[in-house]
Amino acid sequence: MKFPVLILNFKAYAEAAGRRAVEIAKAAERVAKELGVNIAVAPNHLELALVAQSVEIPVYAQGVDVESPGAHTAHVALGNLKEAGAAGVILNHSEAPLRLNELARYVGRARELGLDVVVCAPDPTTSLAAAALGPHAVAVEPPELIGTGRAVSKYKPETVVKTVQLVGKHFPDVAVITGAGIESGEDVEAALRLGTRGVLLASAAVKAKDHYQKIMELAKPLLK
Ligand SMILES: O=C[C@H](O)COP(=O)(O)O
Repeated sequence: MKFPVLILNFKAYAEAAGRRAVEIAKAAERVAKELGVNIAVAPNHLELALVAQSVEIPVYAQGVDVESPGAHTAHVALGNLKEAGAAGVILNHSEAPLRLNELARYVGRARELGLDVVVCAPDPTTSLAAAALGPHAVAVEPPELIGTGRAVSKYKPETVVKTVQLVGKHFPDVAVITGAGIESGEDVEAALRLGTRGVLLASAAVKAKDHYQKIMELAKPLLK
């Protein structure tokens, strides 16, 4: 997994459904190529394979429900992600939380499969516990700021700094990224200044009128 990174999570937003997921991913790819920065996209499961066939930047799954492929109707199996073209997986997002024993197993299996692994956590101590499981990155995201436009890097900088310190001290190989409410290039810049190695964001990019312009603004701070 490469850093610094901007990860764009499409969630289940209507603005990123169907062909629109491909359009946003292509805008992200254009920015990544023009600036030479790392941008990954996380479309909904419904569009993951289509997006993965359409762009060369890394495509991540937003999560999984079960570990092994098999008789799991309406579930997404971790073991099938590579077949669908995923390069990575986001686990334990606050909107798709996992039990600790499941999370531990999924992190291990995803790494065996060669996937990039990002584990989300709501606060510094949970981030430390998540880092102990051995992902490539932990994403600290205070749930109350998600989707609010109130950036974690401005409204809860102490959460970010504490996470960077704790994880950096005990698990220096695990990168800390952050997200929640990040809306502007300035917010991304602030997150990087706090010591993170990237940002996980959704609504600002997905709901933008001009995806290319917005993603360009959000990605430019990665150059500094
Ligand atoms: O996965 C993304 C995070 O939940 C942040 O979402 P947001 O950028 O809409 O606040």
